[in-house]
Amino acid sequence: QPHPLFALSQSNTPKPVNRVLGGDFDVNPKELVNMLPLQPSDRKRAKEALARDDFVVTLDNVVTEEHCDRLITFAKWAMPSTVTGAASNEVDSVDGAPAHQANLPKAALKELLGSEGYARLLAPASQILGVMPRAVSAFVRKYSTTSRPRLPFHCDGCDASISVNLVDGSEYDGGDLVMLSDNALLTAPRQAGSAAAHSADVAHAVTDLTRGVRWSLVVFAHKRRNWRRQFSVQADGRVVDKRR
Ligand SMILES: O=C(O)CCC(=O)C(=O)O
Ligand SMILES: [Fe+2]
Repeated sequence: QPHPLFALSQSNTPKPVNRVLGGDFDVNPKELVNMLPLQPSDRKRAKEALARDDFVVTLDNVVTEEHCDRLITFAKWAMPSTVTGAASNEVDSVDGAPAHQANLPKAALKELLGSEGYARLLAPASQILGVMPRAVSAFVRKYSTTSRPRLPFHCDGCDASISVNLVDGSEYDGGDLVMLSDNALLTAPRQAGSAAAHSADVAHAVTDLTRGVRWSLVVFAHKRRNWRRQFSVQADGRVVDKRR
């Protein structure tokens, strides 16, 4: 069984949104964006991003199969606990449930992919941003029925995000990366090594995974080099790192 916080998050999600996260994509995207549990500022971003036709780029063969396997091997080593998803007790800022992710320093990612592979990975983000990102952070994330089965809809706190599917879609059911843009609910390609890059404003989610394991490489790209110093003070006094 996954961590009880996932059931809590699901019970706090509006029914029509749970239907989409359950894999039923027959929904009016304009109605969906209004039902998502988002902060007002993020809903505004998400609505504007829904109308844009230049905020999502999908590509096949961005990462080789060999590199996909090496990224999964790294993450398995870095993520020994199947309960919390990590040696650490890191929780995800989207739903407060265990993150099930292994952070990968930029230098290690570059080393692993080679400079050509790294440039191929970053290219769609540059296309969306119109400039080369000046700061990048990355992690490998695990989805399974017993670890993290879904990631609810959210906007990211960076400028553009890239998600690479590390496992072929035939090996798992559900677990689709869905994105609200181009006036539609778009789904990312499912081939191993394929990628979807999107503006951080695009509301996106990973739908319930019901069989197998999906690993993804997630890259947050920032226009500003000093993005880490962008903290925000919440209404309740908490200081949050605006990674998302
Ligand atoms: O795992 C994915 O493909 C997407 C993850 C994501 O949206 C995030 O971590 O912010
Ligand atoms: Fe995200």
